[in-house]
Amino acid sequence: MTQRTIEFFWDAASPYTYLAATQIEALAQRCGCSLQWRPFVLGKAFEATGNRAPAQIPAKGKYLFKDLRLWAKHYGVPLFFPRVFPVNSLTAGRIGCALPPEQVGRWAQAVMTAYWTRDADISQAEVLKGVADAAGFDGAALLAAAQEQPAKDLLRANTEEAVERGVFGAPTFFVGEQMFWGNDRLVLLEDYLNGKLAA
Ligand SMILES: N[C@@H](CCC(=O)N[C@@H](CS)C(=O)NCC(=O)O)C(=O)O
Repeated sequence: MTQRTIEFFWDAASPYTYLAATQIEALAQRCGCSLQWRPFVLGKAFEATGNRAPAQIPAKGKYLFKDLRLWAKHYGVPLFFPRVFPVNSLTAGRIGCALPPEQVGRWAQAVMTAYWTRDADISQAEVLKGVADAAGFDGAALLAAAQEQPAKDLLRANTEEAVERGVFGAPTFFVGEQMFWGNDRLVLLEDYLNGKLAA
């Protein structure tokens, strides 16, 4: 039987994506799936679908802070709400697009951990360079590659593909054409992969 793949559309600016990123590797391993980390631009998906960030709705925004803290406690992972929020995560995404597929997850984890636990302003090139260097990449080379057309084109293509497939928010996962939106849907994703949701 061919191994199934979880496609993980991520944008480092999304706190629920950070939470999901702390869990997804273990989930994929438990289910015997491969994992494909696919950077995309959440803001563009919002624009394309007429959706908007939940924090823009005051009551939802207030609840969201509490919800995120509860999830972090539930998972036993750190979460620090960054001073710069929302943040421009375009270069972080382009770096993800400049890397070979098998290294994208390491970058995604590094950049989200820096932003969501250490208050690193990931809109800044020198901050990204430091995060990349600390994660064992060549930060200067990655920043240069992120400015090249192939990385820009891939991020745009990923975003367009995501929107075409129905993505309106983050984190979003696909197993084939089956889509799951939200960190809180990881349980459904796992049940689905374990064949528990068959009609
Ligand atoms: N309940 C979801 C919330 C996820 C969420 O609010 N994600 C934001 C980005 S951080 C989003 O895509 N919002 C779109 C929406 O609320 O429609 C979860 O647990 O992950």
